[in-house]
Amino acid sequence: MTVTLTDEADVDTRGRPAVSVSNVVKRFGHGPDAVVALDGVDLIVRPGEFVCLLGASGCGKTTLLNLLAGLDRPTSGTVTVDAARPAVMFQEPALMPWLTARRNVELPLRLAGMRAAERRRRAADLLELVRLGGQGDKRPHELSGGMRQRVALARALASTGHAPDAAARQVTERAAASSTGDVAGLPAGEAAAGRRREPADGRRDGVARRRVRPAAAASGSGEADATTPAALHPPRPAARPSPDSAHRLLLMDEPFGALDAITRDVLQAELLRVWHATGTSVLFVTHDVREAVRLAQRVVLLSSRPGRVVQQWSSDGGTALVEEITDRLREVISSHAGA
Ligand SMILES: Nc1ncnc2c1ncn2[C@@H]1O[C@H](COP(=O)(O)OP(=O)(O)OP(=O)(O)O)[C@@H](O)[C@H]1O
Repeated sequence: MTVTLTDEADVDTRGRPAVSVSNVVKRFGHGPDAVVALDGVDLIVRPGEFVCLLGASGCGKTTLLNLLAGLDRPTSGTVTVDAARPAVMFQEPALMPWLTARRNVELPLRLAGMRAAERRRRAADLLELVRLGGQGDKRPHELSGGMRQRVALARALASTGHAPDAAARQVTERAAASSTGDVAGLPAGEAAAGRRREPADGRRDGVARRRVRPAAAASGSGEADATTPAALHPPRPAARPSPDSAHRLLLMDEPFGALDAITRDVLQAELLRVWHATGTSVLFVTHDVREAVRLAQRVVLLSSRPGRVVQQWSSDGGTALVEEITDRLREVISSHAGA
């Protein structure tokens, strides 16, 4: 079943969004040479939700991710992130070559001031979670490209403050023991039921809610024609989070783009398993429609530059949806080419 999300009245208001982007405009430079990368973007990611942001090259996907990561500021509009420390993962794993895999994962924990014994334990758990339990003492050059991205994923989870809890470990262990289903690790009964996690309704102590204000006064140029994020009726099973995972956010910018097709396929499955085990909110940027449909609960399509949300779909992972979105993407690209 494919559900196209277009109606503001459907917005699920339960729980505070993990990400809220409202009428965001991002312009680089000034005057006639200015590049308008984003023009009136509205987007919501709910706690524990997996959203893929899809669009043609240059439509502003990375720009939007940078705003969410706090690496840049919008020209106008509002960006609100309900996470203590959003973690960002890029196409390149960007590991420290002189550190072992374990020490790379420990790095954000060390920077956060965690004691040595505790960070060693957490790093070991996280490496186990990404199935690199026996590889912690290897340096990046001793690992394959896919393994390096797994280390980068473990490090990203560490920097969100994630520590696999008992429930997450159980799911991971079940995943290791079972190879059935599209989403390994979810008990078959739960996967079949497509059970949906209720959004968190409370705020965890110490969790910052970052609201990014524009660098300059609002220009008023952002047209409010974006499709407003709407209700999610996922036919796909939702994540099984630990109690405070609602405040963890992973921002992923084409993390598997540089990998070969087979490794990419394996890592997509691994990412779904880890998402199910941790319940972390994920915003994943890609230009690959198949990847978006496979991974996401919701696929959000941006127009060609300047980027704005043109359509959203609840994803069932099916090929019919791949075709529907590909057709729409073609339309979007050709309408831009003719503009
Ligand atoms: N710092 C900058 N200064 C000037 N222009 C920029 C800057 N960063 C991005 N842009 C421009 O903004 C537009 C959007 O860029 P962005 O990298 O966000 O696109 P993208 O959708 O991520 O592209 P791709 O899929 O190819 O990575 C592009 O036209 C780009 O040239």
